[in-house]
Amino acid sequence: MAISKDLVDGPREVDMHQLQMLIGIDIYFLQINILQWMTRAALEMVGQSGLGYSFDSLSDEESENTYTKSVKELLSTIQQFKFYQEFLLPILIKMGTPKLRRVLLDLFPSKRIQKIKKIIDILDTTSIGILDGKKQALEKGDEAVEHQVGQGKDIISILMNANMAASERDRLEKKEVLGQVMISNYCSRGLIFAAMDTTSNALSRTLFILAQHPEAQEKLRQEIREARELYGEIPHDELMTLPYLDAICREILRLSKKDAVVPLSTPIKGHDGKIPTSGGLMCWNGSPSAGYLLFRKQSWKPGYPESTLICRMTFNDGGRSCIGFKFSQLEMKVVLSVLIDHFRFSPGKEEIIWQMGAVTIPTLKGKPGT
Ligand code: HEM
Repeated sequence: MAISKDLVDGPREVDMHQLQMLIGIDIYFLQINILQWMTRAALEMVGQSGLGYSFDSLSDEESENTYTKSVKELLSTIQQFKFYQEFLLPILIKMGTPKLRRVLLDLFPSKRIQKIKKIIDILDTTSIGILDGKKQALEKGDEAVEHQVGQGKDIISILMNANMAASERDRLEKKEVLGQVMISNYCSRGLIFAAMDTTSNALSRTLFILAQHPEAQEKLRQEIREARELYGEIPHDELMTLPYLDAICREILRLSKKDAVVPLSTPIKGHDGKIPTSGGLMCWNGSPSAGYLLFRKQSWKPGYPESTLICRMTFNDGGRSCIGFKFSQLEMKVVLSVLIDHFRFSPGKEEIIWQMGAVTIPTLKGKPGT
C-alpha cells in the first residue's frame, strides 16, 4: 500500500514537486507493508495492556523482533495444515510421553513442520520469560511491580495476583496461566493469539478499502480533523461516537463473503443442521463488495444496537464470546484516527487477495504465503 504524508487539505491532481516548492511542505510517497505495521502495533497494544510487557518500540522496520515475526507467521503457517490440525494432531498429542513426542517431532522430516516447531519454541520461551519476570516482580512487592510496563494493572498481572492468593484447590497450574498468554491445549486462544491477527488484519483491511475509496477516506479525515480542532487530543467518549469512523469500523467487521439475509429471530443452523454453540459464525471475512454499500450509505446510525449483528456474528455470543470486543473497537478507532489524520493511503502496485480462514489474511496475488 502506498502512503503519502502531507498537510494539504483535500485530494488534488497536482505536480507534487511544484506544490512542494510552492508551499514549502515535505510530501513523501512511500510503498509500505501495512499488515506488518498493523501487526506490530496490535501486538504492542495487547502486550502493554494485556501482559504489561512491551514487545516492540515500533521505531523502525528493522526493530521487528523474532517474537513479533513468529506470532505473525504462526497463523498463516498452521492454516496450511488443516488436515494435520483437525485429524492427526488430536491423536498425536495423546501418544507417549511429552519427551517422546518431542524426539519424534525433532525427527519429523518436513521443513514446514520444523518451521512450526521453531515458531512455537520461540513463542513458548518468550511467554515463559514474561511470566517468570512478572512472578518475580509480584513476589518482590509493590515497588518492583510499579516499575513494570502497566504497573501491575494489566490482565495477566491481575490474574497472577489472584492466582497466587487462591487456595491450592482453585489455583491454576503454570501451564494453564501460560495458555492465557499465547495459545495451548488448555486455552484454545490466549491473549496474544486472539488479539493480534484479528485486529491487525481488520485494520489492514480498513486501510485497504479506504485506499480504494479516496472519497470515503477524505470524509473520514475531515471528521477526525474537525474533532481534533475542537478537542486537541480526542477524548475517549467522543472518539467512540464519531459517526463516520464508527460506521466504517462496524462495516469492516460486518463484511461477508456475499450478500445474505441472516434471520436473527430464528436460530441459525450450521452446515450439519445443528445450531452452533461456539465458534460457529464469523461474518467479517470476505470480499469488500458485499459490505461496502452499507458503508457508503453510512447506515450504521450511532446507537444502533451493537449486541445484534456485530457482536453475534463477528465476536460470537454466549459463554465463549470475545472478551476483546470493546478493546478491539477502541484500538481500531485510535489507530485510524491517528493514521488518517497524518497520512493519505492509496493502493500499492501489487494486487491483494484476502485468503479465507479463521481470520482473513491478505496475500499478494500469485505469491501465496506472502
Ligand atoms: C476484530 C477483532 C476481533 C475479532 C473479530 C474477534 C473475534 C473473536 C471470536 C469470534 C471469538 C470466539 C472464538 C470461539 O468461539 O472459539 C473470540 C474469542 C476470544 N477473543 Fe476475540 N476477536 C477480536 C479481538 C480480540 C482482542 C483485541 C482480544 C484481547 C484483547 C480478544 C480476546 C479474545 C479471547 C481471549 C477469546 C477467547 C474467549 C474464550 O475462549 O473463552 N479478541 N474472538
